[in-house]
Amino acid sequence: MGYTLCVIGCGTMGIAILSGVVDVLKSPSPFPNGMSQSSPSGISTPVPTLATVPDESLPSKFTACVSRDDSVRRLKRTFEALGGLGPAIQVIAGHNADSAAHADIIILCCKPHQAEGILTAPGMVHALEGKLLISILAGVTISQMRGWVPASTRLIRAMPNTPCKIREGMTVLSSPDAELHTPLHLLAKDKEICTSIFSSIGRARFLDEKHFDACTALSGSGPAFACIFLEALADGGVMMGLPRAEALELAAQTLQGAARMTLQSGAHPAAIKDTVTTPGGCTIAGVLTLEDGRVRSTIARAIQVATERASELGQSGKQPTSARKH
Ligand SMILES: NC(=O)C1=CN([C@@H]2O[C@H](COP(=O)(O)OP(=O)(O)OC[C@H]3O[C@@H](n4cnc5c(N)ncnc54)[C@H](OP(=O)(O)O)[C@@H]3O)[C@@H](O)[C@H]2O)C=CC1
Ligand SMILES: O=C(O)[C@@H]1CCC=N1
Repeated sequence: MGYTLCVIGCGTMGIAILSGVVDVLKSPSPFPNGMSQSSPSGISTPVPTLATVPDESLPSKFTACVSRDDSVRRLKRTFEALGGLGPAIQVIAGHNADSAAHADIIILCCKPHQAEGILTAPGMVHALEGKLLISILAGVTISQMRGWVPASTRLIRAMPNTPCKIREGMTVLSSPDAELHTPLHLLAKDKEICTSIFSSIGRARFLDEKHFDACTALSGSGPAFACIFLEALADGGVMMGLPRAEALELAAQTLQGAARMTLQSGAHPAAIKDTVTTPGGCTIAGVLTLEDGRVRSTIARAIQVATERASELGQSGKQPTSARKH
């Protein structure tokens, strides 16, 4: 049968999530890129393959809400190009409450500072009564949202990342046990639905909400950090005479391979590094240069600083200048 999913604030992340889910519905192979995805040992809970995700646990109708007509035109083109159910996604500007009222589940994907205004707009209380609302907003806590939605609205927080678009996402989910407003049987059902949606477009796991800012920095922001490393690897290759396109291919496939080895074998990254570093060879020469540049602490500190910043998002008085104008 399926149900209707409404994305409020369908920008980069809304598109990534919808594109991933539409792709799953179009070609339900658990390995969309022809790559194996065997369960890791000790690193993460096994990812349910689609064989374990019943069809009815995924939405079959979609609404994408934005604020500008320009965005409607752009999104329609984007979704048409997806094929499958993509062209059937309804794209609407300026009608959040109506769209939410006609949906079964709502995913809030607007900017953190817009959440209160959008959730408390006229008509929203009625639209959200008894519904599951999933928020992917950085920094906005479940307890903050609890103050903006009706008591009957069930809340789950999610922190996905952009690779959801190609079904290689990492999503952390949280639903505090202390959510007094949600009866236990509904909470279990909501968790199942969230797991189905987000594990169909990558990996998904529940973690306590106290870890959310760190998850936001590590896996939410992580694709940007990884791409800086990827670009730097390619630049090094270009410096040594490789053509740019080939250098990028080598860098991307090498990062993907190393990451997959870590996930699939459960081996410590240092052990994988050690198998590459031939005594007296070129790898250890490069490794020592990275260590001289304090690359490890620089990367780890980036996660620390991004975590601290994530905790400020959606908190009044801590907005970026552009957000304060609205
Ligand atoms: N980008 C990322 O990698 C990640 C982002 N997040 C979180 O996801 C959220 C969205 O980020 P991102 O997708 O990058 O942001 P975008 O700016 O790409 O998307 C925001 C969307 O909200 C829409 N919007 C603005 N105002 C309204 C309104 N009043 N009603 C309905 N829609 C509206 C915009 O439409 P229009 O252009 O028409 O105004 C736009 O499509 C943020 O809270 C962020 O913290 C979480 C994980 C990763
Ligand atoms: O940079 C940000 O604030 C958002 C949250 C995680 C990724 N992008």
